[in-house]
Amino acid sequence: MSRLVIVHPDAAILAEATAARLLTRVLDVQSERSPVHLVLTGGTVGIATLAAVARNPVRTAVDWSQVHLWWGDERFLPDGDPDRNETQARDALIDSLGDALPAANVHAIPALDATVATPELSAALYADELARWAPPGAQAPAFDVLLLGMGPDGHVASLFPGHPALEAAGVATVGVHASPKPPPQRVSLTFDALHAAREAWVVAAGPEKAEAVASALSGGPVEQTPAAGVHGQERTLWLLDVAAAGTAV
Ligand SMILES: O=C(O)[C@H](O)[C@@H](O)[C@H](O)[C@H](O)COP(=O)(O)O
Repeated sequence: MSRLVIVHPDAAILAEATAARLLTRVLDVQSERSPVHLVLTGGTVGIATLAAVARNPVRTAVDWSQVHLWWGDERFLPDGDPDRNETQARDALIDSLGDALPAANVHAIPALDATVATPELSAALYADELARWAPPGAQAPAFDVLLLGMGPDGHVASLFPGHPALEAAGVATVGVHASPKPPPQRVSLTFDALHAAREAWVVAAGPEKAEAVASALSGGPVEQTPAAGVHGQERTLWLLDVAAAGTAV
């Protein structure tokens, strides 16, 4: 398992470069196997990356009928809420792909509604969907690319420092309460599921991320900097802008 740290001049170029890298990686994977499983992330850079994919002409070279989209976490809100990561991903990219991307290939984390009233039930339903696409004996597909944003506190997905969700084991998903980043109720992949990824890409921009980046890259304790626990089976990429890289790189 290798690790690469790549620094770009600013957040805008980071998003464009990550989009280009993602499209190229999907094309490479599609030359070898199908389907391709991608995990999307919320957050500023995560969504900007999806918007950059939507603008990139290379997107038309991808066979989207063989691409499955998942989420690393979700804000536990009603369907269509503008704060849901799914809503923002649909606005940024998915809707622009139209029929090229079958609706069945978009595996959204279940939204809050009359029948899914708790993050735990949503997490259980999402775990069932992950399992349906998992290889024998696994809880989730071997994600080809797992995109993760990172908060200033080093959280990834909705795995926050000191939170019980960090300890979830033997399960692929977990309900999250009292999230320090609003909204308070979320659903997240666990580290077990994150570690199923062939490639894990952490994307971070801005000076407020520099301390957490330095802690994660130096192998800081995961309970204090959850991003330190991110490892792809084959490769881990840290895709940063100069401000987030700080003096760590
Ligand atoms: O639901 C979420 O909020 C995200 O999944 C979260 O993990 C996000 O990626 C980080 O908080 C970074 O967000 P920014 O890039 O906006 O700082």
